[in-house]
Amino acid sequence: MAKKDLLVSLKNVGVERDGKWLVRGVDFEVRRGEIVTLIGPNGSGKSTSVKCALGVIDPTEGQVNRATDLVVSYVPQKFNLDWTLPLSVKRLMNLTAHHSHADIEEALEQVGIAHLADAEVSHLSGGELQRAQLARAMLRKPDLLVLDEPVQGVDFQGEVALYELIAHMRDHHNCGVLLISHDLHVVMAATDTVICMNGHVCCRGAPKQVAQSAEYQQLFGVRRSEALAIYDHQHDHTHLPDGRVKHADGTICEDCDHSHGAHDHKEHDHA
Ligand SMILES: Nc1ncnc2c1ncn2[C@@H]1O[C@H](COP(=O)(O)OP(=O)(O)OP(=O)(O)O)[C@@H](O)[C@H]1O
Repeated sequence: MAKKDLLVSLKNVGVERDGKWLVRGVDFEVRRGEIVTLIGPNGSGKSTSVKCALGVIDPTEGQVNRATDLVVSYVPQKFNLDWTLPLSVKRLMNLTAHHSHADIEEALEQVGIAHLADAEVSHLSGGELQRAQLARAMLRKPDLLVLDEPVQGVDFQGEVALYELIAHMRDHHNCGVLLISHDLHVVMAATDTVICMNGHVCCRGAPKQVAQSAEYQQLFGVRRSEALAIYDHQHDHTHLPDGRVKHADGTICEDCDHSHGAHDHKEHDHA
């Protein structure tokens, strides 16, 4: 796999635990310069798929390929920190690796919190903390940046700004980005591919430019609406009440995949 091109790919990946498939039939890839977003409800297998992509867990079936010497920065969903310990933003940057003062300054500058270098991490707002984590992730100069729910604890405006920032990081560092979000409605316009999960890959596609609806533009402003995209959530199949699946071409099968009869959908529903 050429490092400059394909960073990671999953082919028909499945993870089984205690006789139950947590995810199955997961296929996606992330290339340098590309932003791929996994969306889906809680428990739909987004984190499990990302763990496979990163090699944290081995898939029970299927294949995962990573570029040689791939440098990954992972920003987790939860930031476990002892909030009683004094820790400045600057020190947070050097918590697990040593970076020069100049590099730290530049990283904080890039995420717009250079003025908070000496601030206590426990005093940061949700958005500022996300930016600090992003700065810390970028200091590793990753080929692949992985962000789990990057907008948690951030208000809508902050969310838009954070997505814009992630796209900027992608452009500036020419890395690939893998995002996890449970939000089905708001994904950034810069996302190249949205993978919608529900125990398997339901559907995928490029997010459309935000709906040109007057209400939306009124609510978020034209600039905001330009920065956002609504993923047009069209499934290519419908789950019938009796458990069978009707495909877009009208054929009715026992499962979602025309060509893949072994897929078991009893573990989840598509409501
Ligand atoms: N090691 C494990 N053993 C058994 N079940 C697990 C294990 N890890 C995850 N699961 C289950 O697998 C399912 C998928 O979990 P996963 O964390 O991948 O979902 P997710 O889409 O990332 O969810 P969320 O949006 O809530 O973070 C869940 O039902 C979870 O309880």
